[in-house]
Formats: sequence, structure tokens, C-alpha cells
Amino acid sequence: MIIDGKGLSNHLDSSMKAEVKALHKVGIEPKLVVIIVGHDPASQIYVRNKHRKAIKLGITSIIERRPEDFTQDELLALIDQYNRDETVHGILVQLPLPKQIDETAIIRAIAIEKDVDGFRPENVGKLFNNSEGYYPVSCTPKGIMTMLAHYQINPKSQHAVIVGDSNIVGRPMGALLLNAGATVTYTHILTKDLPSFTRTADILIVATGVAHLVKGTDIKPGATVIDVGMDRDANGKLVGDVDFDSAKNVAGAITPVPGGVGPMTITSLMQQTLELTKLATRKTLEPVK
Ligand SMILES: Nc1nc2c(c(=O)[nH]1)N[C@@H](CN(C=O)c1ccc(C(=O)N[C@@H](CCC(=O)O)C(=O)O)cc1)CN2
Ligand SMILES: [Mg+2]
Repeated sequence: MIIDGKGLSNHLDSSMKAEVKALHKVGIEPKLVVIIVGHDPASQIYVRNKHRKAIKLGITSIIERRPEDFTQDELLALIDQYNRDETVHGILVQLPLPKQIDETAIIRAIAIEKDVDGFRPENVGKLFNNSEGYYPVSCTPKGIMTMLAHYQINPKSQHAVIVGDSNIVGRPMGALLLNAGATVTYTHILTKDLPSFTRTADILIVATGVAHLVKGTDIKPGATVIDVGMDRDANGKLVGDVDFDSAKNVAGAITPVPGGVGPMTITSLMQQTLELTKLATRKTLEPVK
């Protein structure tokens, strides 16, 4: 089975559109600000995709583009401006940032109630504590959980193996799966004999940035394989971290690249923009007694 992230993303649009419409009716205009510094070509595509999706749903989207030599202080000032702007519900700084800027400092500068990426340590902490209540979580792992649920792939008591230890994908992905009852193994660049781990996975999440790292022979027959990679092959074609052609014959379910995880990342971002909007405007939404 091919897991159609793009199709699911489009399917989820209609309910979000309706939700935005209902908010507009009570005078609330969900607004997302995306800040991109520099000219990384892949980031430009992702930001454009986010803007298009927001517009499609009726969410107000502001893209702030800044040059490669933008300073950390200038970026902090821009974030501060939007932190103070009460009409803005979500602020996202596209990663990676140019080398003169400290990502950690930037993430911590975003107001907690506008942390639509769920990258602030407070939100990451809630995720790792499996806290109750709503808090935003990193959009890619959230999108993967939505895909698994939609395809009725229940992580409970399954062995999930994560390949890659990034803050954006690997680490929060493991926490979400653990919270959903999976047995989680984290692997990474220092792992010895990686295939000996991947072959034991019922759910395999690969997020390394190494094209075609995982082959069909590295996968347990029938496993669910989620490919987070966005790599270029020798011909410049967009490919994943999983060798799709050999893996699709072994896996029970597998995501393609493109059209798998990527669109669901953007869907999660829109969902979290709406959640943060509702939280910020809760007083307005409460029925008058
Ligand atoms: N601040 C953030 N920075 C980054 C995040 C993030 O969640 N927050 N994640 C990634 C990039 N990313 C979102 O920003 C992202 C990656 C890929 C896609 C996507 O739509 N992919 C398409 C293919 C696009 C193409 O043609 O190249 C697909 O898979 O079909 C969306 C968002 C790093 N930075
Ligand atoms: Mg840097």
C-alpha cells in the first residue's frame, strides 16, 4: 500500500476551510507569519508551499523574506515586532538559518503562545512528558501521526525504529510514538550495523538526509515505512532516504517522495495555526452567559 500524504493533505483541507470560515464569521482572522532568511532553494519551495496552502484555506499568510547576511539582532527585532502584534497567531522561522544566526536563540525568542512549530523547549518538554492539554508539536512528526491514524496503523505495542536524531523530526517522532504506546528505538549516525535495527521495525521512520540509505533488504516484510528524506539523486531528481523501488515490494505500507510526508507537514502547520488562533481568541469564542 502506498500512503498518499498529498491526497490526505488535500482531503483535510475541506474541514479546515470550514473552520476558518466559522472563525471569520465571528470576526477572527487566523494569521501566520513565516520568516525566511537567505536563499536556500529547498526552503524557498517549502515556504511557497506553506503560503499557497494557507491562502487556499483562507488563513492570512505573511511571508517575510530577508537576505543571507541578515543579522541575529535584526531577526530578533523582527520576531519581537510580530510577538507584539495581536493580530498574529503563529510565527515560524524557516530552518536552517544562515551560520551567523544561532537557531536556539531564535526559537526561544518566539512568544510561547505563537510557537506554531512547537520548537520551544517548554513545548518540547510537554511532549516528552506526555503532558495533557493542547500544545504544538513539530509539524512533520505530527503529520506522520495523522497519516498513521488515517490509514489505521496503530503504533500501540508495535516496535517503532527511528533513524535520525534531529530536533525537528527524529526526537519528537520517537516521543509521539512512545506516547501512542509504541516501543521505540532511536538510531542515528553513530549506530553500528543499522540494518540489524531497521529489520526489526514494525514502523520504520527514516529521517537522515542520506539518499536511498535504506533498501528493501533492510526492511521487515509487511512493515510500515515512513520516508522523511528530501534528497537529490545523481540526476538532481528529488528522492527519499528509502530506496522506494526495492522497499515497496517488502513494506506493507510506504510513503513516496514527493507526495508523502512533505504535504502532511504543511497540513500540520495549518492545523496548529488554527489551534493557536482558537487559544488566543478563546474569550471571544466563549458563549456570552
Ligand atoms: N521552521 C521549520 N523549518 C523546517 C521545518 C519545519 O517544520 N519548521 N521542516 C523542514 C522543511 N519543511 C517545512 O518547513 C518542509 C519540507 C518539505 C515539504 C514538502 O512539501 N515537500 C514536498 C516536495 C517539495 C519539493 O518539490 O521539493 C513533498 O514531499 O511532496 C514541506 C515542508 C525543514 N525546515
Ligand atoms: Mg546557524
